[in-house]
Amino acid sequence: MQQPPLNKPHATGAKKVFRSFGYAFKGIGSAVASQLNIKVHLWVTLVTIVLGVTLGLSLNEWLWIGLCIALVLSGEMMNTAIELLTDLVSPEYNVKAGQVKDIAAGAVLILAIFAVVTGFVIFVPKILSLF
Ligand SMILES: Nc1ncnc2c1ncn2[C@@H]1O[C@H](COP(=O)(O)OP(=O)(O)OP(=O)(O)O)[C@@H](O)[C@H]1O
Repeated sequence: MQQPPLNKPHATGAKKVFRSFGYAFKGIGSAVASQLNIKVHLWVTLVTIVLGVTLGLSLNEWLWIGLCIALVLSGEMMNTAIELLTDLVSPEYNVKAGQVKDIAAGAVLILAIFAVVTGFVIFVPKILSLF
């Protein structure tokens, strides 16, 4: 089957930039639609934002929380992209394919631990001060 060209020859400047944004949003949509992990992260993000508004976080605290949300979501999407590419390149069992996936998953785990620790440092004292 004939595939559409990735780069139309006459697209220039702003048009090209808008098209690239379109592809990026399409990528976010397809990651959210296909990955349970990302849906879970989005629910955790929503709960965190509601909790942050309820507890009245400071600007600095919002910046830390925002950083954690961005790191974990984009890390999870990178991991998904690496998983898909690995499955494409090596659909059969291969020790290196497994290693690639494990390393990518490990990178997300590091980001998730950072986010959980940051969340604890910010939210736990505020919650305890309510009692
Ligand atoms: N092609 C492969 N060759 C060797 N080991 C693999 C391969 N694919 C996956 N693995 C091993 O299995 C683990 C889980 O793989 P993968 O993340 O693809 O499965 P999953 O957890 O079912 O994925 P999904 O996120 O789609 O549910 C990997 O981290 C890796 O250790």
